[in-house]
Amino acid sequence: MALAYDPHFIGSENLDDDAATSPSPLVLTQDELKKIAAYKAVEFVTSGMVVGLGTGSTSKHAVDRLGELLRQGVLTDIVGIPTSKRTHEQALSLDIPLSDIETHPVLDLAIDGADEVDPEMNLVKGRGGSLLREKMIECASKKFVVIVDESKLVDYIGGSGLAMPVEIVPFCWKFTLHMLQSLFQEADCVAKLRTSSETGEPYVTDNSNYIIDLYFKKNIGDLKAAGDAMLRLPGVVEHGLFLGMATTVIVAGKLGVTVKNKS
Ligand SMILES: O=C(CO)[C@H](O)[C@H](O)COP(=O)(O)O
Repeated sequence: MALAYDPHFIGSENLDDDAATSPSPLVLTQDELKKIAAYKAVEFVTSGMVVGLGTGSTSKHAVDRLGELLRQGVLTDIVGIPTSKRTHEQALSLDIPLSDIETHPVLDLAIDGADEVDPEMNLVKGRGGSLLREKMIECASKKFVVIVDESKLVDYIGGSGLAMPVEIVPFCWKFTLHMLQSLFQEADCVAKLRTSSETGEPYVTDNSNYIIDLYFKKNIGDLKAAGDAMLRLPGVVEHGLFLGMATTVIVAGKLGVTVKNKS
């Protein structure tokens, strides 16, 4: 049951252990949790900032909110740097002034979702297909605020059993797929080319590349070594491990919102 909520709520006092017998409006959908995290992140934005605009269903809420605050005049002089064509289109429709990292090589803040977040604030990103532009823009940001609902929290990277995306060049993609799978054979990795669910054709990124999704049955261990090894493979453009990049992680869950800052 999806019920009304206050996106500004932070804390846990709206918990109800007895929700089955109580009319309390406390059961939030995953999308509502995403929205709560996104709204909280936009509170970090102040007028005059250059802001990286993430991609995905959680980031979409943050971009909507930014557009709303600009329209209301609560925020002024914002420049948005979109991390995908999709976000570019959304921001344009909201009249958010846009630029790029050639014009603004240093961003004040970037806000984006993630697919996995481990206890050290390492991330998996790219299930939405935008990992390369996201990494370029978020590396250029003084602060990188990650927004997730609690389903994205994992004990270790790869722990969700879902995909760890790697962007590769289309040329001889099967070669790169086999190299990636071999690299992680000790983690019982299965590598799959991402395809469009509509056409069955390879999914093509904003940079005209393909994506290989890696599925691990075991822990991949040293994340830095894993990332470096992937980047050494010819054909690999970028991987979805975002290590040590997040400065803040905002998690919305049924117990409320937590804001964790890099120590
Ligand atoms: O990395 C991403 C896109 O490339 C997204 O941020 C990530 O997939 C999370 O998406 P969502 O907010 O829809 O769960």
